[in-house]
Amino acid sequence: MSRTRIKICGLTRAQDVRAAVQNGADAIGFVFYPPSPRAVDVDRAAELAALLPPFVTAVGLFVNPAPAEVEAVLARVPLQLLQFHGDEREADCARYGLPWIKAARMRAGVDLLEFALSHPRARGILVDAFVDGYGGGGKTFDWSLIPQGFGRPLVLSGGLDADNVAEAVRRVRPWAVDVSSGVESARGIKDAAKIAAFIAGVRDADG
Ligand SMILES: O=C(O)c1ccccc1NCC(=O)[C@H](O)[C@H](O)COP(=O)(O)O
Repeated sequence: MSRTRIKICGLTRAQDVRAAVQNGADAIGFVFYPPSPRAVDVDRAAELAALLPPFVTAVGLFVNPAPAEVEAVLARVPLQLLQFHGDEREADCARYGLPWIKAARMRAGVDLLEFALSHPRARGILVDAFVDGYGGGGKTFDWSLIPQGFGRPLVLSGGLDADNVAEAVRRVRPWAVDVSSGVESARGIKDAAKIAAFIAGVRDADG
């Protein structure tokens, strides 16, 4: 059984990037959505992305960005993956020639699954609890609502933490898990011990 990949999202500080990398994170998410307390500007993202060693993926998160906004980020930040949380359409995303993950929408508590368009270049679908805001809500949802045979790598997200991630991995067997709130001491401030415990929980479930 291949190991579950791990994305730590919403990093804003160098020490948090180092903690995530040293504990074995496979991807680091940078939020380019100014209303988020986890948002970084291009300069800070460039500094943080420069800390990433080979084989750790830099992911850029956007919500209905203007094309020029994404292009300005890509000109300075070596992102390998784009993650969109708005209602972007294929044409909006195809322009960048980068694989991207389209965040799917799942309203916790209501069995409404709006799986986003499966663009041929989409490298996966991030299924996330969409309770309030655009993500980073720290809310779980009923994992049994996720359809079987999704046909595309699934990134499980939404309210994960060190206490529930092993169960989530064992039940869903996603390609990857994605966490933000669950490894924080405050929004945008990651906690190295929580990162370590979260990653240990994933490894425990992987066996
Ligand atoms: O995290 C944010 O603040 C955010 C803002 C705007 C768009 C997306 C955002 N996060 C999306 C993520 O990929 C989060 O990691 C995901 O929603 C899980 O968040 P959490 O439930 O806090 O672990």
